[in-house]
Amino acid sequence: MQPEYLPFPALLCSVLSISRQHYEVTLDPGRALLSWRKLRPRSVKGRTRAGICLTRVLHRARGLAKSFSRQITSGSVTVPLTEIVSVEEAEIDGKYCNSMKWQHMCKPHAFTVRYIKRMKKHRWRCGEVTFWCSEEQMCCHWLQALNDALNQQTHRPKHLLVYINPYGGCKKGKQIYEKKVAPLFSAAGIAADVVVTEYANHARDNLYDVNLEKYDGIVCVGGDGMFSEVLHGLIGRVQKDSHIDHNNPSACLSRCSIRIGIVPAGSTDCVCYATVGINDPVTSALHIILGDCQPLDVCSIHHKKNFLKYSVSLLGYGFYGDVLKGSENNRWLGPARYDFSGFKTFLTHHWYEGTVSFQPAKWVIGSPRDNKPCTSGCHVCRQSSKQLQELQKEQNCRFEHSEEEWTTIKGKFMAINAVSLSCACPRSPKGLSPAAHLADGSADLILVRKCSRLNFLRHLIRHTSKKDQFEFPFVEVYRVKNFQFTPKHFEEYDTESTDIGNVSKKNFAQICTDHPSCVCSHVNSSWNCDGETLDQTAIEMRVHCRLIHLFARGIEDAPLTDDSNPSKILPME
Ligand SMILES: CCCCCCCCCCCCC/C=C/[C@@H](O)[C@H](COP(=O)(O)O)NC(C)=O
Ligand SMILES: Nc1ncnc2c1ncn2[C@@H]1O[C@H](COP(=O)(O)OP(=O)(O)O)[C@@H](O)[C@H]1O
Ligand SMILES: [Ca+2]
Repeated sequence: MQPEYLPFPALLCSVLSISRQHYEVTLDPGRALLSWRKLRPRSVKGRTRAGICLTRVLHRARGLAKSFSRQITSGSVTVPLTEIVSVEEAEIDGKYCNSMKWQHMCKPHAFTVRYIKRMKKHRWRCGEVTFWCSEEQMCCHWLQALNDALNQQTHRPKHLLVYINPYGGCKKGKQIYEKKVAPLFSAAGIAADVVVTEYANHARDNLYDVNLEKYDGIVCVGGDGMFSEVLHGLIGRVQKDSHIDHNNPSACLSRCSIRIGIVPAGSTDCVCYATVGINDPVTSALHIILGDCQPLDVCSIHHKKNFLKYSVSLLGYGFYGDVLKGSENNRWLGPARYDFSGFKTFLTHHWYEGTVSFQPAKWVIGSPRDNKPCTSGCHVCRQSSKQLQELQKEQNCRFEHSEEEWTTIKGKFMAINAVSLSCACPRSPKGLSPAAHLADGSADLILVRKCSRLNFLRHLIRHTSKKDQFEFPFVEVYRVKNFQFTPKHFEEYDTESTDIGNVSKKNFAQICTDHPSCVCSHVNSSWNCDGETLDQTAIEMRVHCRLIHLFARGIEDAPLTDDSNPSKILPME
């Protein structure tokens, strides 16, 4: 008997077996759903042909639903076609055949569907179900129909370029990729060209030479530093190809259409955590396979007319700059180097003087303290970026630098942090700015003024709790499109020279000789830019709305998890 195809939207419906139980299995391309519902054994008994243990019933959808409506028991599962990971002919394993008494069949016909199962805390796992058909033709029909449905999802990657940092985090990048990610890619029919990096900036440099047209995406296995490397390679390459000078702080940068996937294997993994909701390699691999797409704001950092770096996570001066500096000699501690250095930095309790100037992001519809975090398909991001686009059209992509719009704050700061996403990570599950948005074209500028050690601790502790970390008189937060920072000694000794860095170093040395009591290392801090120290302290930063795209979808709203919802658990699992 042939499965019956209805005219568009064609619906395929059969009774197939899962672990010797009969199921009504429906593929509804119109609604893009695959579902299976358990049938009572006695109801299908009469239809079972001796020796085959299978019944094939083909009905029009309505008719079938009607005739089986009383036979349907619990254990119904519906999977959107967009969440099917792979479909393949099942491999029949000997043990299974024996135990299931299939041995008398010459060739059982079965296919396996892998699909997304949502677990707690945004973790995804791969569910697997094998459907047994009575004959080859039916199996082929199902395989064909499911593969056709998957092939229609043209946003899924087919060919990826993978960079692995073997030394990131706990040095398990290679192992994580080989054991957890590669098998999923290969099941999903994704071809991957793998480069295990041999030195820092290997991936970045390689991206300038590689033929990007061959690939549907780039994957980096490592931490925020490794992601930053890939980001620099890709953005740099695209600007080079489009003849855009990245040294011009006002340049309108070309967007990168090729997506980047992050398989977390680093120390902080905050870009992954803040865009996926968890730092879990399997979850990331599944988002890549499904071809998710999340636009992301990127900040460019300049010192006068010199490009320094891009940043997507934390650009931090003072506390986080010092934490990074202090951690550099303790790399051998792995991820714990930040905790150790954080503790030491907290005890030293330094503050730094300087001037911060910024322009607010007028187009955004959110604010840093509105308690509305960025979620999957975020309305705030969509609306804000639309308004920015309209504004830019009016201004022909020029940035307003009109003096009256700048707010200037001079002071003594414990920390100056600029984040264009929440910076949520395992150490701080809500992040440095819990309501920052991934793709609204703005960054949150957090100023922590000089305060007592106890107060600073109170502020820090709030990063780990649900309480508002900005609710202190010494903390200010602004949603900005750009900012500039000049440390105090720079202001005093700055000249009109173009080579500011050299002049300042010379002058700085002068100050220290003149004032032997001065502890130079405490006069200025340094900038932590996504885990790398910047050479300059006087910088300007600007946000580029949606400059890159990730294989992610943002953080899903209170997900209905498969492990918290028993009705969705497969009976055979
Ligand atoms: C006393 C209690 C203190 C708890 C404070 C917890 C706050 C932790 C917030 C960390 C936010 C980190 C933002 C991410 C920065 C990464 O770009 C950078 C580099 O990460 P990587 O080493 O490449 O994974 N990591 C750090 C720690 O600077
Ligand atoms: N093969 C390599 N040898 C040394 N350093 C590397 C190598 N590959 C990448 N790196 C650098 O290591 C740094 C840290 O990597 P990352 O993966 O972010 O780990 P972590 O999160 O532990 O800092 C990055 O700045 C990256 O440029
Ligand atoms: Ca943002």
